[in-house]
Amino acid sequence: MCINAFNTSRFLCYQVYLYGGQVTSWKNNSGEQQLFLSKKASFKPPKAIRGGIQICFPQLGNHGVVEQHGFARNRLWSVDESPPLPDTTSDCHIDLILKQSEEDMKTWPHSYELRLQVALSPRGDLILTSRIKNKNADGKPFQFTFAYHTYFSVSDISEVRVEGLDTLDYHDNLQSKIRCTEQGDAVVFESEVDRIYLSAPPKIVTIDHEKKRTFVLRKKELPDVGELASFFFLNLAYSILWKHEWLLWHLILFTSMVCRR
Ligand SMILES: O=P(O)(O)OC[C@H]1O[C@@H](O)[C@H](O)[C@@H](O)[C@@H]1O
Repeated sequence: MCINAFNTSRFLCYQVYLYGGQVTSWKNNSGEQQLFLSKKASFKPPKAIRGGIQICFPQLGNHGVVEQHGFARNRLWSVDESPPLPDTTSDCHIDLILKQSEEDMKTWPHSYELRLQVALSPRGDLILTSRIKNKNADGKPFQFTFAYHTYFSVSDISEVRVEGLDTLDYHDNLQSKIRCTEQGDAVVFESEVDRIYLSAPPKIVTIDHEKKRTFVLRKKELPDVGELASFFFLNLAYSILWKHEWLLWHLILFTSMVCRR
């Protein structure tokens, strides 16, 4: 099942699947699609939907005991009827929730409530806010990683540059995760790229020269950024969560037609 959100002009502005709690479509105010979704995407288990914005939880990649990028992207989320998230100024928002299942407890034995709010600002920004609460009855803390695994729709990858990551250290997944330092003033894609940049700034800009389009990504409480050729990008949080504690983090995506070279 998916939920379609329309803006006041009745344009479809975004679409969210309960499967994976995944945004699969986001259009700007001119009705242009901003996210990549594979034509071969499957919308049911066991595969995650290839495209849009995947939610990686409780683990990113294969650094842990559960499957690659965690199980949240392969689970059916529910509509959150009583969201405790702060009021948004958007009148176009959807609140979802994921809780532990008996099956998942076998590999990751923790009780939690993971909430996701997807909202659209009046000017068309897509705003994702997540909040997690430790509900372990025995009071044990748990450790997790989280990522918004975003697939942006771009033209030819050789026409794309990413700004905001210069001078940062990164782990190169194509070279056994060795630590390197970014030397260029922007990241460009001449061959395969698969990296995690550490302590990235809150604003990162992706410029698509061919489509004459700029994506601006703003993040809060998400320290690192992943960079991949071809269309994805992700934002990571790593944390240990203590009993009754909760964490909140945001991702704001803004797109414009201004193109700088
Ligand atoms: O095929 P998956 O599990 O969705 O992962 C896609 C990509 O996810 C990225 O986070 C990894 O760094 C890549 O190595 C991987 O190819």
